[in-house]
Amino acid sequence: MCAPKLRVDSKGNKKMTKETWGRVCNELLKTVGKSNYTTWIAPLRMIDMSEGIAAFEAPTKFMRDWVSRNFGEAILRELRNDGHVVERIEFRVPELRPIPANEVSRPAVAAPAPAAPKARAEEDLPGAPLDARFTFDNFVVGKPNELAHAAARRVAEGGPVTFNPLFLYGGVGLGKTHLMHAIAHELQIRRPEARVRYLSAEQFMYRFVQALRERQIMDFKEMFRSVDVLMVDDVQFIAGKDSTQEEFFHTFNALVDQGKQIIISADRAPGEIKDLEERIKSRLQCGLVVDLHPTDYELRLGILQTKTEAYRAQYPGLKMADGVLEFLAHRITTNVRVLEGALTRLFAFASLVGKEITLDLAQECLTDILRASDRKVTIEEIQRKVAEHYNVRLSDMIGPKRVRTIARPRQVAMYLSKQLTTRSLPEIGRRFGGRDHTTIMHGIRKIEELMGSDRQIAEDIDLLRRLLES
Ligand SMILES: Nc1ncnc2c1ncn2[C@@H]1O[C@H](COP(=O)(O)OP(=O)(O)OP(=O)(O)O)[C@@H](O)[C@H]1O
Repeated sequence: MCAPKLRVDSKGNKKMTKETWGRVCNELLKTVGKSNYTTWIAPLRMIDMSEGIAAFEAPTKFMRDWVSRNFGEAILRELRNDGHVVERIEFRVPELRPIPANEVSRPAVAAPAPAAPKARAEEDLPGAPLDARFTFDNFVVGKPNELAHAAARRVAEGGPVTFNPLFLYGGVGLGKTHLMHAIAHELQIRRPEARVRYLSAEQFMYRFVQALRERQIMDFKEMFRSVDVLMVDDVQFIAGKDSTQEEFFHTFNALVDQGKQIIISADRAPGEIKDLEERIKSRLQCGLVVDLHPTDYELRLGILQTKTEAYRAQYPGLKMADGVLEFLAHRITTNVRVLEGALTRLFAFASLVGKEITLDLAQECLTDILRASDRKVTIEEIQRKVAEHYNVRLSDMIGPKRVRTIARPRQVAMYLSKQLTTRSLPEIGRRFGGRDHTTIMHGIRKIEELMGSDRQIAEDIDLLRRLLES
């Protein structure tokens, strides 16, 4: 509300009354437009006008800076037009209420974080704490994640913003959070002055709702619009939550307009997030969208080897027989979190019973994990899921039709049958209507080739694989 307190001007200049300020506000409404007026001018309070200085109070620092930069001239002009002698305008802010630390819930990390390097974000703008273990040094790179890793590295260099946002997506436990924290850690070293804020979409919503409830929405806006790098994890969470989406959209736009870097993660590609507004989907697709593919054997083994090195230091003297890591990498294919959990348990168990880690010990200690990972996908299941996904008849999977709309899904199913089952090519051929193994081979090669050039196919395969393995 534009509520002037002034009644008298010490130099005998024209008095500022409620009416005259009202007139100035009316003029401003015409020149800056309704939306700008409501957002930026109406919350100002005129607190003083003397010695040619008009002083206003803005609810937050962010508003103060914004109004001063964008509307200062207009306000000055309208005050003068109304006959006031004003040399300059000052904008002030009242003391901001500090935000209680308990407003921030901890992110789901596997273990309590040991003292993380302190983010500027945590000092100035309480964000979620970073996990000190999630650094680039601790991130094992393999084919399935090399692109995501390279993109994260690029953003972490802190140079000019080249792609905005960076959108990382992939299935559960494949390293999205790890990469985001790694970016934050790296930025703290390279750009210590940068305000980096990491939080989950759930925390974003929580803070937004709380700000609404406590009528602190301007503080909320200021906090989120004054960062240099904003990272929002698991953005799929805000799908279907209308007002949070709305606020997220405006925050996103405001930051992009200011040339600030945004990094987002989700469990699927932007276009596949159900109940997410179209305008948000399209914004999220504007930058670089990269996926973390399910791990392959080499990556799993690499991760196990790296983590084993760390455990060796923790459990000196504990021996491990050859072949144990290979066995685990082969059998536990679900996700990295499960793989890590298996290794942790194995070391703890072996040290407790004072035995060498052998294959037998691993099988005994990890029975449940191994059984859960043992779920076998059948060719029939694959055919059914693929048919559903592409909206073709199940019978067409094994039938003779050669039109592309049917042949392509069939080849996708062949490819997945080879990837997700232990069946041989002739066996797969038999399940696909008695086709020859060379036809199956051709189908698999075709899909492998397309995955490199056709993003849609690569995304379809990724999604189907996840559906089938879950
Ligand atoms: N390439 C990797 N190298 C080393 N550790 C990894 C790698 N990928 C994942 N991890 C580890 O696996 C665990 C799960 O990773 P993270 O929490 O980043 O997964 P996420 O993709 O964010 O999963 P969610 O979808 O559940 O949020 C973490 O402990 C992380 O350090």
